[in-house]
Amino acid sequence: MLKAMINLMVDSAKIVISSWESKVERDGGVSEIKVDEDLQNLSADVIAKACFGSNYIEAKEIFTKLRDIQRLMSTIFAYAGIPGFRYIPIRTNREIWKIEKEIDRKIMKLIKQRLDHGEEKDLLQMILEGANSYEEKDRFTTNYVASRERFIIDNCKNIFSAGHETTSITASWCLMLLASNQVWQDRVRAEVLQVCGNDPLNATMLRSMDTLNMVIQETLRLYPPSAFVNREATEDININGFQIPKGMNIQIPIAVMQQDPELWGSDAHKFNPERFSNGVIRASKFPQAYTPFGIGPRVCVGQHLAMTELKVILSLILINFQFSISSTYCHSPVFHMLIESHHGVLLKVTKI
Ligand code: HEM
Repeated sequence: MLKAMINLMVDSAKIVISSWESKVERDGGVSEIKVDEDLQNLSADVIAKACFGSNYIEAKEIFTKLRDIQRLMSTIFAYAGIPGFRYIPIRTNREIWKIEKEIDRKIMKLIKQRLDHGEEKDLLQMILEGANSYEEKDRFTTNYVASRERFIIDNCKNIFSAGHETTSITASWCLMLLASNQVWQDRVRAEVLQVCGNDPLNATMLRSMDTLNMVIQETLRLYPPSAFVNREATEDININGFQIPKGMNIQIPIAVMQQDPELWGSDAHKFNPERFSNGVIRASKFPQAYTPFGIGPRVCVGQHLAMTELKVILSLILINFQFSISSTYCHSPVFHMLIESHHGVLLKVTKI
């Protein structure tokens, strides 16, 4: 399955590479490229294919709708902690509910197609199989058919929303950081060339790209796409005399924690992938200070897929292009549920 995933990632990445190549050629050897949208489409392509196999074109329409929901939710994020707020029929909530119903309908249509046309080797198949054991566990509940359907729909939506923009935004920030740090860009490119030569990418090669790994880890430290991890206290807790009552929602600010000089040293705000050279555990005072994928039993289930995808995309870009920051780039990290670039990442790109 991993081999098939890597191949589909390479195929999707090649579409972006060849469109950038054509653009550079048309522009006479140097182009200004805003990379965000291309990377977002690339990542949508990968997760849609990984999740819905041959039905990925319909699946991509679902992405667009989920993105609309994300945008709407970010406008009311400040009220998210108010109990019951999401049930109040204000305009934004009504729009969200409408889109949610459309998404549910579309996902159900895809599931029906799959059940009618037979198995494929993708995440949807795994979710459907998971739903079978879920059904058995819930056999005695009165509404198990409805809950099984919800289980499938919610899992599809979770994977879509959790696995799509997180990865493309990380790739954008990573290119921005490498464009601003030519020494690291050259170093990672040299590693990729040395590991791959002219051979097609495979899992063993990706595993041996230590410098690229460090660069991605440092990107996720400085620009973790998920700014917070949320938890609800299931019982009264006392942490160093600080009382947290049962039922309280807690937001753990990943982005703040990962740049705290007390935990990371005086260069906490600087791009220095070297800090990860002895692994995550030795990079800061406490290993828990680094949590771009969350922590504990609810840690990101897609982290290995994400790291694989990032390595595939970035290594292919690095061996094909040299890039620097455009003189018109405006640094504008902004919080829209995820930490992304408001004006986009604009690079000056030449073909190698
Ligand atoms: C760079 C990319 C990614 C980042 C930074 C990221 C980050 C996160 C974070 C912070 C959480 C919350 C964890 C917690 O509460 O402790 C999470 C959860 C999750 N992620 Fe990711 N993620 C990424 C990519 C992906 C991908 C590619 C997938 C799917 C294929 C995925 C699927 C999920 C799912 C399903 C959850 C919910 C897990 C649960 O609640 O049990 N993520 N992710």
